[in-house]
Amino acid sequence: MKDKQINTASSISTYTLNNFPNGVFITNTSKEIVYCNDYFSTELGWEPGELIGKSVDIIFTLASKVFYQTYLIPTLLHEKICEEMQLTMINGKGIRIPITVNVKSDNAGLIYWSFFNASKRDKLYEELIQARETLEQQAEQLKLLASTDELTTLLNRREMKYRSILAIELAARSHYSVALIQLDIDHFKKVNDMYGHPEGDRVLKELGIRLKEFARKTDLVSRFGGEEFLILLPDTNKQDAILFCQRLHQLIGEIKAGDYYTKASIGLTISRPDSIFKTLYTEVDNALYKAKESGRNRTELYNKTYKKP
Ligand SMILES: Nc1nc2c(ncn2[C@@H]2O[C@H](COP(=O)(O)OP(=O)(O)OP(=O)(O)O)[C@@H](O)[C@H]2O)c(=O)[nH]1
Repeated sequence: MKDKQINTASSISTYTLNNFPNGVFITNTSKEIVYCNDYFSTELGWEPGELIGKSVDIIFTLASKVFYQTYLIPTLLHEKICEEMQLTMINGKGIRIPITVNVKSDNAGLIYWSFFNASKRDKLYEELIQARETLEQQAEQLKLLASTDELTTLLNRREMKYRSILAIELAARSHYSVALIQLDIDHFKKVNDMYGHPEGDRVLKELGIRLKEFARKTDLVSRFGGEEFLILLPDTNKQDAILFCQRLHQLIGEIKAGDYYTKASIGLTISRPDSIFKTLYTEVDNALYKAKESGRNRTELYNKTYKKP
């Protein structure tokens, strides 16, 4: 590139500018390129001198041209400088290249551009975004594993306890009651003994799937221990909870274990304004004990006389 091509910016040492590892060019008030350094021919595939006298439009994509008119020019008029703009340039072979640009204008209306090829940085960003998405997915999976029971995919004991405490607190503040239900499959040991452990597992799994389908999204459904399931129904009164338990018996009665249909005993309690999880769990456990003691395959609503020995 010869000094004479610079016209109005003849004081610039072209030798120095041609050795910079980034692009430098100058445009005038008519948007014409009046100077560009060798970076355009060595790195961007333009013929030497090819761009001189051409509109800057030929080296930018449509979006970058719009940006030029609507943001860059007004900013330069106002502030004389514009930094770290992300534009897309088109090289001599028509390939789009992301660039980061700093631009400055002088009083004569010349605009001085310097930019670097940001392809590598964009690739790095993409890799970082990908890595972040993978980490987020893994964190999500870990969270799920930590809060669910592996066999049934219902909430596990720890998560159920945590969410129940919150749900009971919320109910007390909102002046409504929750129903706590403890369900225990009857004579489940016999299922394992007669048909094997895998059949026992299958029954637990099927019950988990059916409970999930049966419950509302706002209900908390968990496998609280071996063949014991704990369910919390928010905003539920005694009548509705009893109805729910009747339907539970029907649902359990449809699940086959070996040659027999499954049955379960259910303990039920309804919260009061001062209820806490620990008390409700003890109540429901006592009610379940009563249900087992009274012949199984039934629901018992907690009452104060029930005490597990
Ligand atoms: N297959 C299978 N069995 C389990 C699992 N967890 C607990 N059990 C079995 O569940 C059975 C529970 O037996 P018990 O506590 O005697 O109760 P039950 O036979 O259901 O009798 P009642 O509750 O009194 O009606 C035991 O045989 C446990 O081995 C599990 O994850 N898979």
